[in-house]
Amino acid sequence: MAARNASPTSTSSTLSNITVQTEKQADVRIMSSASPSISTPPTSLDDEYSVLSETAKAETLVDAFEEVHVPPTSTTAPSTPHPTADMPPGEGRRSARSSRKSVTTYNVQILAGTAIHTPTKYLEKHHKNVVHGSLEAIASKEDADRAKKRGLKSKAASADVDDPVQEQLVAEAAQAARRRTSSRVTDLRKEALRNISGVGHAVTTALSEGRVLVQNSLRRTASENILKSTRTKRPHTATEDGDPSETDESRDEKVFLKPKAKVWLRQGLYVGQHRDFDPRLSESQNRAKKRARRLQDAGVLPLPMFAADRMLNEDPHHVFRDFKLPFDTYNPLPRKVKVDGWVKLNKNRFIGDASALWKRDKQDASQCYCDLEDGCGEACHNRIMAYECDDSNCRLGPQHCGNRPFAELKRRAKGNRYNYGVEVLDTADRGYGVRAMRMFEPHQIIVEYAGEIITQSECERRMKQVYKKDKCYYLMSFDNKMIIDATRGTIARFVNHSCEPNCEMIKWTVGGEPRMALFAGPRGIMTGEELTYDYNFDPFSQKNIQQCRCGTESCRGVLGPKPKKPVEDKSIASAIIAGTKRRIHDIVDSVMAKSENNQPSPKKRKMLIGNSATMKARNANFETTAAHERAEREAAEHDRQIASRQTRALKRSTSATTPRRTQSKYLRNRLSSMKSTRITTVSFQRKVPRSGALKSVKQPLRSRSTARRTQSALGGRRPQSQDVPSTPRRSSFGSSTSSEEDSSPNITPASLRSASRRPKGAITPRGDCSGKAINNEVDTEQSRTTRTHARSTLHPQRNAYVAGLEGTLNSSTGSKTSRYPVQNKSRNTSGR
Ligand SMILES: C[S@@+](CC[C@H](N)C(=O)[O-])C[C@H]1O[C@@H](n2cnc3c(N)ncnc32)[C@H](O)[C@@H]1O
Repeated sequence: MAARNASPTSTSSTLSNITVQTEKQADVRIMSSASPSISTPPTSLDDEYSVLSETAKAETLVDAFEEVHVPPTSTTAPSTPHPTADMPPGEGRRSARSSRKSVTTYNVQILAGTAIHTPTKYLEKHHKNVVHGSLEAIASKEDADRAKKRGLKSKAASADVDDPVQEQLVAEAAQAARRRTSSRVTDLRKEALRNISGVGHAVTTALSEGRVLVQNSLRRTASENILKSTRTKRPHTATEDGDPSETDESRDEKVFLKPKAKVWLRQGLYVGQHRDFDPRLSESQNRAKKRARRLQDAGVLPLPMFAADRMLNEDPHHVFRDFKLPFDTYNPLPRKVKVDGWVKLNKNRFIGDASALWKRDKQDASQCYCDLEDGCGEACHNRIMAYECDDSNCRLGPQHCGNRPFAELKRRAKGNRYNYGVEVLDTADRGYGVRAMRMFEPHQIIVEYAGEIITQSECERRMKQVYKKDKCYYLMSFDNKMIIDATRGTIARFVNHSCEPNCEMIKWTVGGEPRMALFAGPRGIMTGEELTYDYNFDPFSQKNIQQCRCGTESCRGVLGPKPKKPVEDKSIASAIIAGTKRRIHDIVDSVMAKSENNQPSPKKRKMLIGNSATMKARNANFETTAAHERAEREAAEHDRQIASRQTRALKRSTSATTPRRTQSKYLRNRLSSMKSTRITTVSFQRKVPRSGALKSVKQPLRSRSTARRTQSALGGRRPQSQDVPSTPRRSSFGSSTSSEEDSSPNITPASLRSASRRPKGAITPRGDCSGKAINNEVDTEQSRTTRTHARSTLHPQRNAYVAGLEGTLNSSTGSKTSRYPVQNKSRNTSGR
């Protein structure tokens, strides 16, 4: 700006700023006749020209000088282009700015003394481009400066010039040329620099923006822990490297470029939880290494997840042991196994005559005297007697009473599958089974064994006709010499046998009615465990012995009690008879031998022979009869002994397992008056591979005796529809093959009433499918004893087996006391 303001072309300063020549310049001017020397305002054309001319005086001089003299040293300003005639006019001209920079300017007003005030813009500091002082001084000064920079070059150039005037002119010209060049080059350089810096700035901005973006994305993806850990390591990377100019961003960049490495915590909750695996070694080598070190670093207990890993992966000979995950950790998904031919029933249902024949004499009600503190625990009378508490026999409400297992089961059945807690399982070698889907407390009820309650004759009929091709039957002896056929029934029918069972099958009295249910054993049940109970199987014959595949340590090898000695084909009675025959032969032989040894006279001998033969025959006859009688007696005695042994065992177990404090006089009286029978699961194995298939078989008509009995009970009149028990009768069995639940009614009060009206001495059905009794009532004392410990009967033709379960069934002899349940082994063990 200052230069522009000082320009002669400027209207404001045209008159005031006049570029004048120095004396030496005037000389040069004279020589070149370029312009007159003036020290006053211009008065001639030349002066005017010199003032108004765009070309500065010095430049004119330089031009003139260059026209006259060839520049003595081209090295002075070799790079400076000198305007020549060859050059185009535009190029030859210098910009006014350049000229102004090179011309000494005087303020005329100041010189004339008319200047009143000197504006600051004319002060020296504002006139960077205005050269003050003589050209010579300026030139020498600048030359000295440049010489300093250029060194020898400028010195050599100046040394070539001898003439001082010429020297000065040359110096001035060189300086002017240099100034021109330098100013022009400087401009170009500046502009180029400006451009470059602009571009550079843009590039820098873009780069920094990109870098920020990349860093942000990396930060987002990188885990917080890694960032933290790497930052904690920063002192090692940046500050210690001694590069203070390194920014945080660049450090982060470096961090991300590094390969990721797992950082193990050295402090805190998870210390010591790493797997401690050296990837350079094999699994076995790692294990060996760990083994060697185990004793040293046993300081921290591992968390469960790592504990499981250790237990599974470490050397089984050293640390491996079986373990079970808790329920909340291991919760198996339900696996729906579809069972063909299984019709599900949730309640017992009377079939056919069963309802009419069911003895419903009023049972003595059990009463508990528990208080809130007891909560109907182990000492509850009802619990000990296997009676479920309800509002009629327990003072505590359902909230405080702990002896309502069937009510709990009902609640659970309304919940989800896990709440109910059992599912069908397909075992490898035992057909279907049942598995727990939840945990069960010791002695907690699991599932009810319910199905169709049938009479023994009906059972026989079904076995002969309906189930004759089936592999298994799901029959269990129940109360009143009835049988629960769970072919249509609850899932409990699938529970397999085990010699070390985890469950017990126990009969309870619920609301005055007997019900069978599977309870957890004293150990409780873990989720996923297969449920088993001891069938207490009595094969009765070798043919019916079935191999047990329970796989437990104490497995008896067969379903049922282990035979003491190999069971022979012959029955005990036939063995006794055979032995008797042998003895008779021996006797006859010995008699014959004696008579031969005596040797009487031939006549006598004849008589003797005749006598002895008669005697022998008589004796043999006698012996045979006696032997037969003895055999029968022995057989009867044998049976009696077995029966009494079982009775004693039962009583022993009862007295041993019942807590002394709970054996009140009342209980003892009742227990002594009870008679026990055995619950029998009858399951016949056939060659047909899959069990449970039902066939459509018509329900048999009522037997004549039953009809007659009913008629006599009704006073001779024919039974009317209202006299028939309300339990619905089905026209056929197994007609439906669907697995849907049967919703027909259970035992009803009406049916109970009608059954209880049954006359005394009514015929009790006997006989099983093979013509033998299963829990049958017989009239003789001996047979009653035998029945009390009824041995389940086999069905030899069908390769059948009978599972005898020690039960708590009431005796059905008709006496009042006999209706109380007996505490059996299972119940007393369970305490429920
Ligand atoms: C009442 S059923 C139990 C359910 C049967 N597994 C099923 O598939 O329907 C009894 C039959 O199961 C089989 N069983 C049960 N427990 C067994 C065991 N421990 N070993 C071998 N077979 C067994 C026998 O074939 C037996 O006849």
